Amino acid sequence: MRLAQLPREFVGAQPILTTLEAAGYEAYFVGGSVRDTILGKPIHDVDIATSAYPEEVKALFKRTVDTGIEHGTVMILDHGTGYETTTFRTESGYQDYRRPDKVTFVRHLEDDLKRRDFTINALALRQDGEVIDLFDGLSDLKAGIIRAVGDPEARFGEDALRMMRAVRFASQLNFKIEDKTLAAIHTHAHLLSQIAVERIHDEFVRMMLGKAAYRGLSMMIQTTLADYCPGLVGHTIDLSTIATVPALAPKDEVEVWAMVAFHLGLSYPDTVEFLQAWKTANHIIKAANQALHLAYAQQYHGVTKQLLFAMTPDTIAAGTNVARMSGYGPDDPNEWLRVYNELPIKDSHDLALSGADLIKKAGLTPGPAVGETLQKVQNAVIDGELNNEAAELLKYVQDKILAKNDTSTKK
Ligand SMILES: Nc1ccn([C@@H]2O[C@H](COP(=O)(O)OP(=O)(O)OP(=O)(O)O)[C@@H](O)[C@H]2O)c(=O)n1
Repeated sequence: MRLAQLPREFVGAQPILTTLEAAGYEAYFVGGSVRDTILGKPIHDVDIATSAYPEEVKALFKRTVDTGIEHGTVMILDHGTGYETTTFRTESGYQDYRRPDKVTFVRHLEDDLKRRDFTINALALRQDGEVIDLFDGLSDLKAGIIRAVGDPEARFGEDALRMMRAVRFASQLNFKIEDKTLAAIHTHAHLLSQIAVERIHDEFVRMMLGKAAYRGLSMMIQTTLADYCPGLVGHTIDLSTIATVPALAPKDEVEVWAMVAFHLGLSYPDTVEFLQAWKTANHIIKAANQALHLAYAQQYHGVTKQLLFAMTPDTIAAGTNVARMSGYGPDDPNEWLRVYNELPIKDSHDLALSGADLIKKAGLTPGPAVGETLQKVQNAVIDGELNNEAAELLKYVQDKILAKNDTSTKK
């Protein structure tokens, strides 16, 4: 197969391949960007593989950075862009199921491609557009199949994270995992417990953001990967509740985690602990917790203006989506955002009455009563019972709150 046109990102890197080839070496585009180009998807990182050894690469280019020279990777800087260029290599060792102990540089493309995880990731692209397809990756791409290169047992034994990559690609691309590859995941699932949770985190989130997240999750359960996944240990994902979800389509990481916590039925403190165990960033934990709060409120007791006031538009959107994905309203996806936008105040500082006003103008003694009174006023404003105007608020405090307190004290 020959591509009629290369994406712009590859065109920008062509001079590097030309220089390597002119010096007598082979050079190709490899990895995910080749796969994604053939699928017609946008590409992110351009990876180059070459028969030149790292020192030979460095001798050919003026500006290089040793980004991973022990693994054969040198970054070549060209017109302000860095291109990772890696020498063809074989890998061996893998004592910890994740990183090869030994990398050997080789001169043949085939040796480099056959160490790769899946056939769809083992394609190489020549700069003239010709796709080198030594493991039938093109037919698997066309048929929508994730198939290990060579012996699946060996591929997963080398790097256990590849099992999560398989379910992630299956979900992202809406592909099926070929039978032998799936069976090998089942056999090797226990090795996932050896992998650092941070690395699994990224694959899991990307899987959940994929087109076929429900299938990815089912495959994790079916192959027992979920049982050995460090972040999920001790939790049981009930697929029967998720199966009722009309369209499992979280749109970002916050929604992914809020949805997972919702389906696991986690309380707020448990959610924080759960997400910390996954090494999730603190700002994501905070936002996911808010979104979860909203989804639970919808499920159990209804969403109040007070609750919306405590949130941001982003977390309201996320909470709405999580609740809707789980079969709980609102029917109109913009309903809660609209209610939020119509709130008379968005922040405590917007209140037309301050603690100092209460002390100076309403005669309150400094202390907890000031905060409690302000809270009551704020709630009344949020609920639309009072206009946010200083005189009206002060009158309300004097007539309704202080007068009531007086009567209750007198009783
Ligand atoms: N555990 C891994 C990780 C990567 N690779 C190989 O290295 C390439 C680049 O890996 P990476 O950039 O991590 O992933 P991509 O396949 O490029 O996918 P994406 O861009 O979606 O992350 C892969 O295509 C694959 O050939 C592998 O064999 N085994």
